Amino acid sequence: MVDQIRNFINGEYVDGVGTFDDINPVDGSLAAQVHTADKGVVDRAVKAARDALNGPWGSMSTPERVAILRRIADRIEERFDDLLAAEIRDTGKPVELAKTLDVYRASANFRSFTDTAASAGLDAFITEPANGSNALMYAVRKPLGVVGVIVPWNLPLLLLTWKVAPALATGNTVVVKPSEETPASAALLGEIMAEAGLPDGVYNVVHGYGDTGALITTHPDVDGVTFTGESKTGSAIQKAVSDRVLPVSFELGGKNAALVFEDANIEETVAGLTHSLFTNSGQVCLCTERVYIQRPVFDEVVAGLKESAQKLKIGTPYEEGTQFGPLISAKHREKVHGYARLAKEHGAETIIGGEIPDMPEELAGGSWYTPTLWTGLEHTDQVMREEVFGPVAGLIPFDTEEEAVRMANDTEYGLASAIWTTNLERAHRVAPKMNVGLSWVNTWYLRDLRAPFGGSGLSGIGREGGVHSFDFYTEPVNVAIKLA
Ligand SMILES: NC(=O)C1=CN([C@@H]2O[C@H](COP(=O)(O)OP(=O)(O)OC[C@H]3O[C@@H](n4cnc5c(N)ncnc54)[C@H](O)[C@@H]3O)[C@@H](O)[C@H]2O)C=CC1
Ligand SMILES: O=C(O)/C=C/C=C(\O)C(=O)O
Repeated sequence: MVDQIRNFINGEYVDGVGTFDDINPVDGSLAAQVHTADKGVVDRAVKAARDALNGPWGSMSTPERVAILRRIADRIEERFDDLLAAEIRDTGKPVELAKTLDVYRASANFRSFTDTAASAGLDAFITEPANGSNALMYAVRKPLGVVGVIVPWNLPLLLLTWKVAPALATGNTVVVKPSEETPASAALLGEIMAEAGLPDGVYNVVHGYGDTGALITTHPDVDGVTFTGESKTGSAIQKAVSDRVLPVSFELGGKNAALVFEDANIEETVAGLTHSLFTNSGQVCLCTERVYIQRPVFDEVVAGLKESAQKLKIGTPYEEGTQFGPLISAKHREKVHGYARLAKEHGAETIIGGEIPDMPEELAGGSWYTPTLWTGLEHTDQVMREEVFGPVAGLIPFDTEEEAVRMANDTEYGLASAIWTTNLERAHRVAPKMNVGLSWVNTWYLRDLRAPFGGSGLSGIGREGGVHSFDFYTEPVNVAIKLA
């Protein structure tokens, strides 16, 4: 009997209209059948969210809400292994990665935003106009309302909780649509929310493809949309909400650059780059896909990267020492491989990879791909400009700091960059020049959940993290009281 993954509405699992297949990317086997939400199901989810907002959840005090959210974090930790299994079956990622990144972050997200909500103050002013009167002004934050949460497949539980935790911490209710590729952890979270005592209707999940997502973004009773995924989808969502002028928060794609200066510690740089190029098989919006290397150390860095990429252990999630899993789907592998074909046509030299690896027969149906590095591409080449979202990167030499900064910033995206140098002055000079939301120096993906996270241009709208998330999930009401 194949597992059934149902929609979660008003505290209950609910059938959809027909099902679609959830495929395990490790071997192409059927992981589960997923119940599709049509308009009727989405309407029920939005109504449940609205009723919960108008009901007990909406009238709860912050300490009461905080207590429930802390129990959710506890319960996520108690059900860690179940969430881990769900996440791995949907994504095929290595167990160590899923443990230390995905599932770890689910409870960490709840803890961090709960702490922020518990300690948040108010913006307040004593206003003293020239006529000698004075007034007290303070801004209270009201929840946005029913929030549509639409998330992708690369870090399913991490990205979902990164949005749901601050939404709930600020008193909203949510209708979540996980990716059609990775519905399991979002569905299981419904059970966990109920076990933690979250009132029915606060957390709702509907399953389906983009058309189900569009039913949320065009729903007349949704008050805002938060989305992580491809830039083109962000653009479609922006159009969908434009008539109602809904607030949106978007974390979109990237074509992230790394700059390696001749004074970098090469061993540490190669290790750091290996991490930034190949984590989650390159399927993180923050992953590096363009590496600019100062000419005197170009050959050494390329050789170092080739060696470390060769050493990455490709394997199944639970196999001892696996560092590199499959891509999410055969369709996505076709997209990534298409860029490898294009790179070759455009004259690239393939340093390593660019191919579908030979895997044992039982894994031949999986979406495996090799870590891939190219040299010889022009900085302006299509492959160096478009987000591939796979374990691939182009390596390009540069001569001067100005040239490196210019090339790194010559992109429509603006998400993340990493500078590798031992020159502190240079680090301070170059880091703020990067046109990105996240500018790392001698590291990559170093996170503090209170810090602003997000990008500009095609990489997104707004910042999330700590109180920055609260700016999206709340509407301030400025109260002005004349005192004298
Ligand atoms: N963070 C990022 O930068 C990500 C980028 N990608 C890139 O996007 C490509 C496509 O992957 P997808 O999973 O299809 O990403 P996507 O952006 O199409 O999908 C993300 C989520 O949005 C939903 N969605 C799609 N169209 C929608 C619409 N019109 N209205 C509302 N919701 C909609 C999807 O069902 C999914 O839940 C990948 O090949 C990859 O290159 C994928 C995932 C994350
Ligand atoms: O919040 C994080 O740590 C990671 C975010 C990653 C994405 O937004 C992405 O890969 O899409």
